[in-house]
Amino acid sequence: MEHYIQRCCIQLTKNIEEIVQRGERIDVKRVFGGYTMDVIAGTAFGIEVNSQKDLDHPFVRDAAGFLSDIGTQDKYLVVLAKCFPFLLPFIKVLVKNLFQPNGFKTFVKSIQRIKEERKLDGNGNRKPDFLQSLLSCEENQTSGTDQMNVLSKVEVIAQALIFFVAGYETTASTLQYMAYCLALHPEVQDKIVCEIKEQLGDEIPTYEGVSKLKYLDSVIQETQRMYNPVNAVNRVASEEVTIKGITIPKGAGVLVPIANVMRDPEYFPEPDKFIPERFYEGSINPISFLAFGFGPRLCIGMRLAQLEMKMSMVHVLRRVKFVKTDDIQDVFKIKPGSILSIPDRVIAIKAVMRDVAATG
Ligand code: HEM
Repeated sequence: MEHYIQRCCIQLTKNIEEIVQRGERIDVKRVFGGYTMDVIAGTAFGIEVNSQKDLDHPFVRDAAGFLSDIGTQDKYLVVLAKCFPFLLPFIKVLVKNLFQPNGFKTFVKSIQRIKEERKLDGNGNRKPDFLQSLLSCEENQTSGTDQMNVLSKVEVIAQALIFFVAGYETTASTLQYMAYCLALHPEVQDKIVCEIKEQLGDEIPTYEGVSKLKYLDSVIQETQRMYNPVNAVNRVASEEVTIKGITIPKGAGVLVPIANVMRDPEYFPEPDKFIPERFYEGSINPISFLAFGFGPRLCIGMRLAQLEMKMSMVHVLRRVKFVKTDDIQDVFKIKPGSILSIPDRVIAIKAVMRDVAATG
C-alpha cells in the first residue's frame, strides 16, 4: 500500500510542478482531489484509476458525477435525519423518490461492476483490501456464519459508497485547506521544510519516516481544528444523561458540533489564530480535538488519511512553495447547511518552484 501511495504522490507532485511552470494558480481541491481519489480507489477497491491523469476512466467519471450531485441534494434532510432519527423512514422514502443524486445510480453500477469482476477472478485473485472484506461478509450470507459478519448486497454497496465518499472528500478538503494555511503562513511552511531536511534528508518519505515529522503533524492538526471538512457528528443517547443542567432523554439524537468545539476559546485560546505549536507542545485535552470524531466510532480511515496527507506534503513541499498573494482572503465563507465544510469559492493558490524561490 505504501508503494502505491508513493506513486500517487509522485504523480501529484508532477501535476503541481506542471501547473507552476505554466505560471498558473493551483486549484488545490482539484489536484489534491485527484490524488485522494487515486489513493482510495487503489487501497480500498484495488483498482488503479489514475484519476490524476485519466479523467475518462469509467470509475472516475461515475464518481465525479455522483459527488458533484451530492452537493445539490437537499442537505437539510440529512440534518433532520441526524437530529430526529425517528423521522428516518419518512426521509428515506423522500430521498429515494425525490432527492436521489443523479450520479448515484451510475456510481452504484460502477461498484457492482468491480464486485462482479472480482467474483469472476475467483479465489486465487483475492485482494487484501476493504472491498474484499465486504465481499467476504456477503458470501457469509449463504454459509450460515454468525450474524455479526454478514452483509446483504445492499449493505455491501452502501458501505462501499460511504467509504469512498468519506475517504476521498475529507482528505482532499483537508489538503486544500492546508495549502491555503501554508500560503498565508510562510514561516510555518519554512519550519516544515527544515524538519523534513533534518529528519529525512532526501529519503523517500516512508511510513516510519513520516512518523518522525512531529511539527508537520501539528500543522495538519491545526488545519483540521480551524477548517475540518466534517462539521458535526451524531449519536443516539443510550441512556438518560444530564450535562450542565440539560437533560438528554434516552433515545434522543444528539448532534455534536465539532467545528464549534474546536473554535471554543475554553479549549483553544485565541481560536481564530493559526498556531500549530499548540499541538506540538502537547497541552491539548485530546477529547476537545474532534476532527476524526471520538470513541468507538472514531473515523476508521484516520491512519490512512494521516499517512496520505503527510506523504503528499513531504513530496510537494520539497519541490514547491505556496505563496501568499494580495488577493488571498484571510477568511473565506463556508457554504451553509452542510455537514461537510465546503468553501463558497474555488481556492486557487500561487506557488513557485523551491529552487527558484531560494535563488530568486
Ligand atoms: C482528513 C480526513 C478525514 C476526516 C477529517 C474524517 C473525519 C471523520 C469523522 C468526523 C467521522 C465520524 C466519527 C464519529 O462519529 O465519531 C468519520 C467517520 C468515518 N470515516 Fe473518516 N475522515 C477522514 C478520512 C477518512 C478516510 C481516508 C476514510 C476511508 C479510508 C474514512 C472513512 C470513514 C468511515 C467509513 C466512517 C464511518 C465510521 C463509523 O460510522 O463507524 N475517513 N470520519
